[in-house]
Amino acid sequence: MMASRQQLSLLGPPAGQPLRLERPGLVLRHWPAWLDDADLWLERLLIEVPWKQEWIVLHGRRHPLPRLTAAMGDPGCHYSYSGVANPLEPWSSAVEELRRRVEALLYPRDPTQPSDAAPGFTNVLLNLYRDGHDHMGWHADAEPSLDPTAPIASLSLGASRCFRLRPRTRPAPTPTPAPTPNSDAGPLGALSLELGRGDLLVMDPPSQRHWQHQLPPRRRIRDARINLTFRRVIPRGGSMAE
Ligand SMILES: O=C(O)CCC(=O)C(=O)O
Ligand SMILES: [Fe+2]
Repeated sequence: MMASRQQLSLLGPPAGQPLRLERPGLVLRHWPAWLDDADLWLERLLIEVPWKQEWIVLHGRRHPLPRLTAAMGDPGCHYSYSGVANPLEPWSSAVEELRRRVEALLYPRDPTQPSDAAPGFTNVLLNLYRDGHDHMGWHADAEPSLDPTAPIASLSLGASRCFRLRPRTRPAPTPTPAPTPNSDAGPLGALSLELGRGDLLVMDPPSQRHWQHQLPPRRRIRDARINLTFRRVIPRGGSMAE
């Protein structure tokens, strides 16, 4: 007897393939526990990354961001958001190695092409959520400096946290789609994913144009979490080579 659609989705994707989650305007690929030795990478990044407390100005008052941050990137590939200008650091050795691994998955190289022919990531924003009080509010990663045709790859280490998404505009009323095994559909088409240690989540275009995301506080969580979002920033004063 043939398995039903529901049974098939509970079996999960074939080994090495991501879970796919699609809604109108949203395309996500999720590789649970993708990175081996995620706890060792967490320890390494806690030490190696120059974590900073940045500030944001809201209604004329300065507030500390509810997390520590750092940014690394290629020369000229600076990324700023909401008036927060994270100083651009050169790639550290651990973060460079993680970039290489994520690019090898998402942009497998054609051995017949020169090694610099494939596009890749030029910037990473790193967030350190010291415990469940640290969080990030609703936003989309849609700054003009980002290449809108590139995916954003988000790698999670440390404590498992809830990641929420919601449409940027109210969707037309449609029947609520059935939840997939790793997500819960909420009101107005909002979705929640649990991002655990070593998980890789890729947000493909045009997701940032139509959806926002957030990392809500989870006050009972005592452990730290690090998230790295690899992005393709267009170098200042130039356009990306294909
Ligand atoms: O911590 C996360 O999972 C989300 C990070 C994020 O959305 C960002 O850095 O823009
Ligand atoms: Fe984001």
